[in-house]
Amino acid sequence: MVYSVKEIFLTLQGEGGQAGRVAVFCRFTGCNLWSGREEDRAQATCQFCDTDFIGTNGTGGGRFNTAAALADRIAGFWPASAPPTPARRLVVFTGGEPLLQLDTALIAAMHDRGFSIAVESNGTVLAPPGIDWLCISPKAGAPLVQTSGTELKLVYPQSGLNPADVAGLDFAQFWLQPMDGPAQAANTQAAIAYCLQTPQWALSLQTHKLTGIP
Ligand SMILES: C[S@@+](CC[C@H](N)C(=O)[O-])C[C@H]1O[C@@H](n2cnc3c(N)ncnc32)[C@H](O)[C@@H]1O
Ligand SMILES: Nc1nc2[nH]cc(C(=O)O)c2c(=O)[nH]1
Ligand code: SF4
Ligand SMILES: [Mg+2]
Repeated sequence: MVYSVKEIFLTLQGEGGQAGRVAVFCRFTGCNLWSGREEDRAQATCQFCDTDFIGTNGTGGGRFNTAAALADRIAGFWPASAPPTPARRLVVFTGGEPLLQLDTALIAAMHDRGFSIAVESNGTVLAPPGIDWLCISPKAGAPLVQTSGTELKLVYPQSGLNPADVAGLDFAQFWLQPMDGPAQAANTQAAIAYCLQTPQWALSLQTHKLTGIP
């Protein structure tokens, strides 16, 4: 398996139930719901994406021929000064769509290096076994195949996909994340109003954008 990676960076998880945790982010190239090209956005299944996932030209990006090579590169981003801790190190695989590339060999290689594995996925691809924290963010108009996980994080609002449509799925946490874009402020108020009426749902803010970190 050749892994195609846009970028790798150390930051704080900004979203969902692990917000605030230090993590190495590995952003894979490519997605099955949008080409990533602005001229294709209006025709894409997923039209609100906030991310550049084209190519391998970001910090730490590249093509990796083996799981061990990619795992070594990811592990190299963990702060060297950190003593061995009881809490495991954390990697977040995202993209693009990470489940197009993440396989059991890479999962095993990260576990061997002392990492817990979190994944951010659109849920259109079945997850391999061994993921420690699975975040699924369903998209209107896309088939939802992976219907269980740790947290369900719905970008809100989406026409054609309401929170009630996915509220019965097998997740431990349910988050509404206001859609960033021109209507971000109104979307935030709408998400707050929905949570106040439907406390199964909690508000996920993209805290990295608020603080100006990657
Ligand atoms: C860029 S996606 C990559 C992972 C995967 N393809 C997915 O969609 O879950 C990472 C997270 O950002 C969310 N996201 C993307 N664009 C957003 C936007 N404009 N506003 C809020 N969240 C957004 C996604 O729903 C997902 O939870
Ligand atoms: N800090 C930070 N947290 C994040 N959580 C999910 C992200 C993503 O793009 O998948 C993301 C991201 O891009 N940055
Ligand atoms: S599914 Fe995820 S990566 Fe793909 S276009 Fe949508 S938000 Fe972006
Ligand atoms: Mg992001």
